[in-house]
Amino acid sequence: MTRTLVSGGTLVSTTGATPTDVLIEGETVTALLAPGTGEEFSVDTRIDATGCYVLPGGVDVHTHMQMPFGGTEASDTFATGTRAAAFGGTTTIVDFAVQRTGEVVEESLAAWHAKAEGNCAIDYGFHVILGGVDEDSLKAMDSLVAHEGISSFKLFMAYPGVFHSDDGQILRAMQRATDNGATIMMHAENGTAIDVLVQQALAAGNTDPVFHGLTRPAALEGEAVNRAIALAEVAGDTPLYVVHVSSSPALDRIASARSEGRNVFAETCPQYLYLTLEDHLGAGGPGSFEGAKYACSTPLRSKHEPHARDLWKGLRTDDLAVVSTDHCPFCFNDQKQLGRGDFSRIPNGLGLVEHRMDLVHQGVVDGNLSLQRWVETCSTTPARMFGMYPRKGTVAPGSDADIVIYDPAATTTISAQTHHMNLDHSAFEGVTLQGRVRTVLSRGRTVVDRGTWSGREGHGRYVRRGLSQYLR
Ligand SMILES: NC(=O)NCCC(=O)O
Ligand SMILES: [Zn+2]
Ligand SMILES: [Zn+2]
Repeated sequence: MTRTLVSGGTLVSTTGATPTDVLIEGETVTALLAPGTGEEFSVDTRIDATGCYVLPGGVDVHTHMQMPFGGTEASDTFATGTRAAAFGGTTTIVDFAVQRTGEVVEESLAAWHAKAEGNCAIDYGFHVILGGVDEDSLKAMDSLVAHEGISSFKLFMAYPGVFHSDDGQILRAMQRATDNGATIMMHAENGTAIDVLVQQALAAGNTDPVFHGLTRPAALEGEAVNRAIALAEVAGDTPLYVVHVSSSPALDRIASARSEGRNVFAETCPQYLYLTLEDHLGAGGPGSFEGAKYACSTPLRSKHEPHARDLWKGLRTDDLAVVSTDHCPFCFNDQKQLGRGDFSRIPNGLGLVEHRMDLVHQGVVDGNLSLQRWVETCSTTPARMFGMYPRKGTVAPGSDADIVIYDPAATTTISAQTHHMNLDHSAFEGVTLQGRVRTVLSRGRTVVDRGTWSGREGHGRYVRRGLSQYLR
């Protein structure tokens, strides 16, 4: 079994930052050692982490590799997307297997396994999107939890006619989850009301990308979050995890439920912390299509309201427990063009799987978040929330040796010319961030070192997940 020693670095965890050497045997961390004491061990490889942070590999629990959506398919495959993730310091993703109405859940899951197996550069798990809640899919939930390592199911209050579930369906799925222990992930936007606003905007000739955001007001995110929380309460305090929270009204309702001790959890994504409706979705002004690059749902919010400030605060207080990316990339030169002349046809999604660790680290540099919270929101809590801890989300004896060596003194400049995602543009083009991923280990194997790839397609293994380890 090969032995690797990571020495000279500062181990960052949820509890602090301490100079520590890390001993790895094979795929597993076997010891944390006082600085310098690791030199006594005979090892095959020594990695000098002097001046760097050593942290558990990032865990991104919201990605959509090659997902069919909006008349096309997300442009990253499991091969390209997981490689890009690794370049950015993420060593585990949890993607979504999609059951569409009428499909057999187990068959949908098998189809997603077939897409991923043998192609991933890092470890991966699946949630299941339930596009059709009926007797069969409800039964399938039980067997997926018990036998397939799937412990979370995503439902949509948005996208009528595509993924939308009505309140009765949501309640039934939540009741089932209360019984089998699963977490319900919720895309919380009032889709039927949004559809009315969309039709009205188009009828008035308002077709630019900015209307994607203007027809999805924050109040309709807040309303849907409120309804989801009420339904989860009625269903018996089902663990509820609200995805891609983008606005203050949504966060307020989450915070209020949490203050009552409810099993309500939430994530936000980097785009909502940095990008805005006016400057990005509205880029180029009237008549411009540039903003299509930034069309995602929930949408970017107005810079004239304190959404981003509130989201950072939510991350500090744990009302937002996780930062994920909702990585769902579509190329501008062809895929996003589907919505030219009709914003409602722009494929929804941004490609960010490569930049989450750096973008949240910038929040540490800017004083918005502590170093420990960076690791907690990007690695430890997502691993716990979705039943992968302590195998993932920590550097400790017995855990998988998924490790990032991060240089806080270096910088990263984001560009489509240099990123590794299969995407012809970047939402953060030209932005320079403080901090840089130097070396990434996935289960003990160095996959990235100083920008050079040494990983392998198929190295990534399926992670069978347990129930949430983050309940209140
Ligand atoms: N979020 C988004 O715009 N695209 C991906 C699908 C989803 O998460 O709703
Ligand atoms: Zn969603
Ligand atoms: Zn998503």
